Amino acid sequence: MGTSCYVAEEIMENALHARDRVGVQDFVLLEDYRNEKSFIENLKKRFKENLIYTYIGSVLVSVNPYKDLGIYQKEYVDQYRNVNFYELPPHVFAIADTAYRFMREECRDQCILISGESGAGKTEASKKILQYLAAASYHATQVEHVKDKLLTSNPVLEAFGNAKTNRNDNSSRFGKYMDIEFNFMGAPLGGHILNYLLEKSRVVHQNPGERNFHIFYQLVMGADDNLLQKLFLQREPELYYYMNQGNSTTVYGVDDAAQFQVVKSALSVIDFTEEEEEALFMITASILHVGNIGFSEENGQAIIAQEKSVSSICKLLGCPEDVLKDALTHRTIEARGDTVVSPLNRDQAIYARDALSKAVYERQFKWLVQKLNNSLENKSESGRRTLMGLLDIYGFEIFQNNSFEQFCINYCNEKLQQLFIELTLKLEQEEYRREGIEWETIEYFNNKIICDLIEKQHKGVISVLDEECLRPGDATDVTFLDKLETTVGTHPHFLSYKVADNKTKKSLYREEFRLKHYAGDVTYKVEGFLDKNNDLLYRDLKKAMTKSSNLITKCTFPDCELTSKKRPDTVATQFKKSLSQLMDILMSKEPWYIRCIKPNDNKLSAQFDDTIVGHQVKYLGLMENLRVRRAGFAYRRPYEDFLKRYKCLCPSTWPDYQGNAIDGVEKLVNHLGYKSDDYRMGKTKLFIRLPRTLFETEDAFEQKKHDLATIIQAKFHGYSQKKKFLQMKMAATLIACYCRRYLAKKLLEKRRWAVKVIHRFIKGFITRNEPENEENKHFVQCVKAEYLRRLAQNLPKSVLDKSWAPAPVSCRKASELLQDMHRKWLARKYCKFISAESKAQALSHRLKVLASRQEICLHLFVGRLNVIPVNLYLQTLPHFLLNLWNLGRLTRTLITCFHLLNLPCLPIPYLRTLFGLPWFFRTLFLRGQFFIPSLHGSNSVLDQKVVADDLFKNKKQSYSQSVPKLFVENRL
Ligand SMILES: Nc1ncnc2c1ncn2[C@@H]1O[C@H](COP(=O)(O)OP(=O)(O)OP(=O)(O)O)[C@@H](O)[C@H]1O
Repeated sequence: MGTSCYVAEEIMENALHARDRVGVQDFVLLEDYRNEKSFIENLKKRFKENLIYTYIGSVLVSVNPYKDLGIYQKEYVDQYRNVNFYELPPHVFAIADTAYRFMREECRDQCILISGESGAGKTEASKKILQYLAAASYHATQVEHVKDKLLTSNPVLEAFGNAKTNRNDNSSRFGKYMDIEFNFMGAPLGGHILNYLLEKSRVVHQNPGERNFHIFYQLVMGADDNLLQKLFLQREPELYYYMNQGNSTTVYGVDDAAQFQVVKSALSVIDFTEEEEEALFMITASILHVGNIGFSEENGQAIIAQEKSVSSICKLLGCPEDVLKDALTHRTIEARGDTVVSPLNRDQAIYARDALSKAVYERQFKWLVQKLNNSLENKSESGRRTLMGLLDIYGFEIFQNNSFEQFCINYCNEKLQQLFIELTLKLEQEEYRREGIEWETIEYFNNKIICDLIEKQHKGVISVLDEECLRPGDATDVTFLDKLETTVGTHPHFLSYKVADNKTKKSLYREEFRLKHYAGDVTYKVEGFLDKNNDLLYRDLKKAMTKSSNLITKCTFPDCELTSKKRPDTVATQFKKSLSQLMDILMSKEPWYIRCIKPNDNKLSAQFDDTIVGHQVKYLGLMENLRVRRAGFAYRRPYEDFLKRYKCLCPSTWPDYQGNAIDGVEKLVNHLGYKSDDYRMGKTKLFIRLPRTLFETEDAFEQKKHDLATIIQAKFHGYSQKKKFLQMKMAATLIACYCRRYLAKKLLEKRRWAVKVIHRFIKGFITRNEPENEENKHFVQCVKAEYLRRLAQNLPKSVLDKSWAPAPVSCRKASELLQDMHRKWLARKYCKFISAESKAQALSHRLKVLASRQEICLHLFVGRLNVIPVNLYLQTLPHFLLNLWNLGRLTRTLITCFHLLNLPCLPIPYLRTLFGLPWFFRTLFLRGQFFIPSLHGSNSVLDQKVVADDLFKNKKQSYSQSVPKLFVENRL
């Protein structure tokens, strides 16, 4: 077992290396795994060969290729479906497939966390995962619609939430977490999207080379003339202030007009009505018009320069023009019950205008996400559901000028790093300790200290910022910085001009502070922090919006907002709360990581910048991740679970192991041939070092499943056949039962009939001597037939034999007649054999005595009428005539005999002989004698035949053949 296992291991190892065409496809196999350079070198080698994916255990590292590699088509989906993680080269589909299968098989919620800096390929990766899940998950007509919605939600969200930045032409300007809901069969049922911190400042301001959100350009370029006219827009993006600040209204390779059509059709898929669609475009257009409201200033008071724009806005949003105009140039302040209306100067009016645009756009975006969620909501199925989460959130940002937005984004990344540490590093090490597993502690930087610096109650940056925003008096960005220095100035991860040492001071301005993030130092300009955090929209503008008749604005600016006395949370606090909720969501799921890396800052496909990549490797914590992987165990399972799942792989644990689960697992791993270094037995769990070991076990389990399925199938087949057989047997028994019953019935009938026959026979026997009646008729007939049969067998053989079978009473008369007849026949027969000479002598002698012995002559005549020589006729005529009369009497006797015996008719040969006579004799005879008894009186045809045959079997010859022959001979 050991040797073969070792050989198999070798083969597997070789296969793995063979698959690593370039470098290693899993950093765990990297020789010099502590060296960052060799890590980057491996990435670079693979990138140059278009191998953009590499694993660190189960973490996928992806390098943006900036070109289409043709590795996401259907063939790839099919190739990666249901294939173990390490079987094929690393791919985003492999992560998606593994997470999907874990979710289905273990019924545990999963989440895929995609991180990386802007332009690293997070959104693309999340789209590929969605594409994979849609293609590989359960197919049925009812879920195709859900899949369509999930996929089409993307272009809509991208249109309203993405923009061209200097680092990414399609940069997501919001964080997105999407939950996809699956049923127990793995069919998607719906989804839910959570959005985080939309970069709304982009609505009113874009850096050179950048653009506003895509939807503005798509609408202006893609809407048909009618729609444009309705929206009071012109097909020239440069005409609109909110679109032209970056001097980059078009993006190379992007067709905004075509994209607009995609968005329009996507809106219809996600259940947008025409009115909603129109309302959405009206708001978008109105924001462009708001941007074009210019202000002049007179006596410190702002005056609207572009009245036309205001009227367009009012027509589009359906709000009163005067109310909006007033709101744009005045501010109502309520203090201690008094209401004071003060005019705004130009700057304040511009601020109010931009605040209005940002608020309207942000609320519209939130409404859009809500609408998407309504459309994606699973309304059909309840029951067991599992979730697959997809987090595509902004990566770490370090710019030249970093402001409030970068502060929030980097805070979010600190939180995600915390989660990573919690889930992979800290929990892991704590678990080893708990389980008593020998473990080399890995040193890693726990960024909790930075998270605390930012979010700690009363002592964190956000608390200080909120305090400054909410406190009465003249709070400014500078006072905020002062307060910050006072509160967190001594924190090791905080620096500002005031608290920094002389050397560091040189790299800082007075209005800046620096945070030492886990990914690197970032210097933030405090300018705008308070305003952005306050996110103030003057009450007058809110009021104007509540009067809007646009169905979306009406929803997003409810009247209750005006009456509510509660001050809304600041932006930072809202963000902090939503991040904390997000962490809870992610902590409750099994995480999978995709770490995206941008190879260069120029969006070029063939450029791999070691420094840029090195920086990302560092801040993504990949080296620490690798070290933990190498030192730790890839997989752990409570003994009970492991045994339950794989017990079928070992004869001693299958079908049930009676002892301790730990002993069972020990037997199991020994049977599977695990090497001592491959696993560790903890107190409650089994730890497996390399994923490969687990995958081999899983492969064996899959194989066994087939075997078990075959056994189950055979058993089931046997069971169903047995059931069928029993059914057939039952049917056969039933049929046999019916048959037996039928036969028994038949037998009974037969017996009844037999009883009847016997009864009749006995009755017949008792009354046999009585005249024939209904009761004895049958018996007598039988007796007659029997008598005739007996008689036929015992007839006297010679004239000298005087014996005669004794006849029963019913046949007595017939018997006498027959005996007489038979005696005569014997005599005639005897005469037949007398020679001609003897005959002649006897004849002459006889003729002499003929007259006196008339009786004998008659007998002779009866048998031999036709043998008397012709010359004697004349001499004996008188006697002859007399004898002829006697023949008639004989015939009559015979007929009477037949009649008594119930025989059908005269024997034919006899008749034939009779009819051979000259006509006058015949006539004479027939006149007096002709009588044939009816057939109906006979016993049966058979009886008649037997009787006839027996009686006349010897006569046939004599009557039909011998007699004419003799007659002729004698005549001659
Ligand atoms: N796997 C890939 N294959 C081909 N091109 C890719 C891939 N991933 C990313 N790209 C290219 O890189 C661009 C930027 O990718 P993406 O928008 O996904 O980055 P991001 O990390 O989401 O950025 P941001 O945080 O700004 O949204 C894409 O528009 C695409 O052109």
